[in-house]
Amino acid sequence: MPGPWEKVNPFRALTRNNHKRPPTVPSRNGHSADGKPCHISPSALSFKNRWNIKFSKNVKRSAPAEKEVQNGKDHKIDFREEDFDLLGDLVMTGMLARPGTTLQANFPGVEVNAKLTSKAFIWALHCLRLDDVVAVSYSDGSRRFTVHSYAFQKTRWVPSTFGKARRRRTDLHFLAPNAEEVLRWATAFAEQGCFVNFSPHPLSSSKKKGSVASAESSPAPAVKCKPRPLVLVILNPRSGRGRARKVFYGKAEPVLKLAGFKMTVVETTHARHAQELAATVDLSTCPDGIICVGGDGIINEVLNGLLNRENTQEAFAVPIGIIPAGSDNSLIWTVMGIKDPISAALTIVKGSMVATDVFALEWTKTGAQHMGLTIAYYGFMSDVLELSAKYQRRFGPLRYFVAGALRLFCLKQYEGDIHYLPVEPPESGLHNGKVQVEPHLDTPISNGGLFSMNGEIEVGSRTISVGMPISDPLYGTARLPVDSDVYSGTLHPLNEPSEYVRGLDGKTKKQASGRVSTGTEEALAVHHSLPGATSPSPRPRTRSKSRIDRSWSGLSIDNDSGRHSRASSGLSGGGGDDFSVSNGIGESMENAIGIRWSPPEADLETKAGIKMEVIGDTGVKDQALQEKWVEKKGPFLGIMICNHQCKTVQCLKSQTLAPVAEHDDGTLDLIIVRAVGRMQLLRFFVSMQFGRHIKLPYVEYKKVRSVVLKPGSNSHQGCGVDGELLMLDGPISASLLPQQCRLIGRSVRH
Ligand SMILES: Nc1ncnc2c1ncn2[C@@H]1O[C@H](COP(=O)(O)OP(=O)(O)OP(=O)(O)O)[C@@H](O)[C@H]1O
Repeated sequence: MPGPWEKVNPFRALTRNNHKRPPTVPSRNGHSADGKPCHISPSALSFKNRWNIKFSKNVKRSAPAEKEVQNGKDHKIDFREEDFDLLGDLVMTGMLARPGTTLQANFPGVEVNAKLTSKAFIWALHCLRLDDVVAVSYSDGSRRFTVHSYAFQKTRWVPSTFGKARRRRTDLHFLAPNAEEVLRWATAFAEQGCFVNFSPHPLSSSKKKGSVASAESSPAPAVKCKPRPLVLVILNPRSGRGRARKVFYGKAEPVLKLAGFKMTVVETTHARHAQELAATVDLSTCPDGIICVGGDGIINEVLNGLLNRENTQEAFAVPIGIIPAGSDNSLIWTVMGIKDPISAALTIVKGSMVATDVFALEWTKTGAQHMGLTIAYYGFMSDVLELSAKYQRRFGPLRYFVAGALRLFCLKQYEGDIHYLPVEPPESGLHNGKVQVEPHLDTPISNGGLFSMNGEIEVGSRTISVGMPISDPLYGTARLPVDSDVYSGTLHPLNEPSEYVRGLDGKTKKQASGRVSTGTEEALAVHHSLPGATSPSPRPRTRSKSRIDRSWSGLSIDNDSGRHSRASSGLSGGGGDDFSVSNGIGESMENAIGIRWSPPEADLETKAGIKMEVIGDTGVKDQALQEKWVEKKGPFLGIMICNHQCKTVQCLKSQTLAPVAEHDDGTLDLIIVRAVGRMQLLRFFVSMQFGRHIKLPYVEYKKVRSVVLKPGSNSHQGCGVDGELLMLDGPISASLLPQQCRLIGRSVRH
């Protein structure tokens, strides 16, 4: 998706007549050089240390700029917003020339001033975001180096109104004054996380051809960059009408190779092959992750394979990369806003992580579990999924529409009961954000090393900043009352709303209350135990609510540090410095402010007065908990349990199935469609394109902790999980796992 940089600095260097076209640098009157209004604030161009941007004489100027030049003045843009940090910090400057094309190979080009910042590479009036730079190549002893990038570009011959910007590879060659300068540039790029390809000098290798050239004799690269990531690629050749191979080998693989990835590619030969692979592969051969090429189904198989391993802790630490090549690719589209394979490969290359909730379906009769990342559904949609399998080859991504139309034609109703544990509005404000400590807490906060500082702690009116701010307006302020025995691990959430939450406007408050629950409720959450895990997770699942993407790069790691962080964080599922909502009060607090929490699990349960045992209808014996469960009786048309917004690539951009869901908010979103006629069902799907379906009178939308579904004996027994059809045999329950899994990449929306 083109970011602001494309608007400010369209990739002029790539056009042959770039000298004729001025960049869209905003003038003082807020218009670009060609007179069109600028889409970006002029201040966006400023560095922290304030730059003056001057137009050279042969550049076409906007009217006021031209006047000033006629008066003998240079047109200066002086931006004084010191805080604006679009270009990041200056890393290196120097003079570089752009060598001529192959026709004028000997023409050295004109030297221009070039700058590398923490966010962009700028030369003359051109700018390239570092997010688009994959690697830099240089040869030993040569003055030349090449920047390999995949920036968005429009097709030149298509009018801009129609053409869509696509990522295309561009190799930009530069000549530095000498070889040492090339080394400096390469080192600077490596420090900014770009991979550096080094090749020995061509002449030195040709000289050695005749002689006995040993590997040791070839010069070692002088630039140290991140190590080559080792990954396993699982490719489903059947995905998306069989286009996965073309997508991977044609688009994603070149990007990954350029970034130095060492890949073992395995193509699946049958359904569930990916699951078998993920369950049996030696994880030390792919420490940097498993990349799935296909649709949501293949990711689901890999996830289930990993989580069925003996050592689930180790399995959770393996990040999953996604190259979208399936029919739908709802997970990567919703969570990261990416739908093209090159952007997906780029985000994998950059190596950030997104922590995502994982839900588990458990078959009450057998105790079998199946994990999912996107959606579980029963009713009309699972019936459509079953039928659509017949049309995969013939219709590809359209098979769901064909099967949907057929099922609509002979519409059925689905009998059954559903029980769910709703998420209630927060009372205590014991949520992510600042932690308030009453003024007379005079024990030094850091004393005893009980706080590993990750946020802000408020002591009365004073706010002590303790490292990374984790406050979130939607989640308000957590309160740590004085009588809370932090040190022994006992917390009593206050029942009044926090200052932070009270200060919010009504709409935000509403949103906040819809998304989170009280600390007490956290303790009520029902958890599935993982196969292989002896007790509920020793570490809480982390909670990040896009704040991973939005506010700090706590999970951003390069491949080097990624390995390290995995080793150290173990099961934390993507950053132990995050927030937990599902493992009980103590654990929530632990993650919110990094308190080292050590009471035994049983202690927490007693404090909350909860002892959970799996029995009966709702699966829970405790009386207090039983009372909170809500029961709905069928018939229904559909029941959908969503882990995120569930956007669909095939539909409109505004389409969302669960509009207020977040992939990491520690809750599930339940949608129940009551038994209605064809027209109402059609209305549901049409309204869904605009996210308005939840307002329909026959639709119920709830944020829930757990769901138990009992299908009617004569009803359809299929259930869909992330596009996989599973058979029900009696009741099933759904709830979130205590840990989150990690997806490689980051949201492009932030
Ligand atoms: N070689 C294979 N032959 C037949 N089926 C396969 C093979 N490999 C994987 N499968 C099955 O294909 C199913 C669909 O895969 P996938 O989800 O990747 O593609 P898709 O259905 O086109 O995409 P989406 O799920 O996004 O709609 C998976 O459930 C998997 O079990």
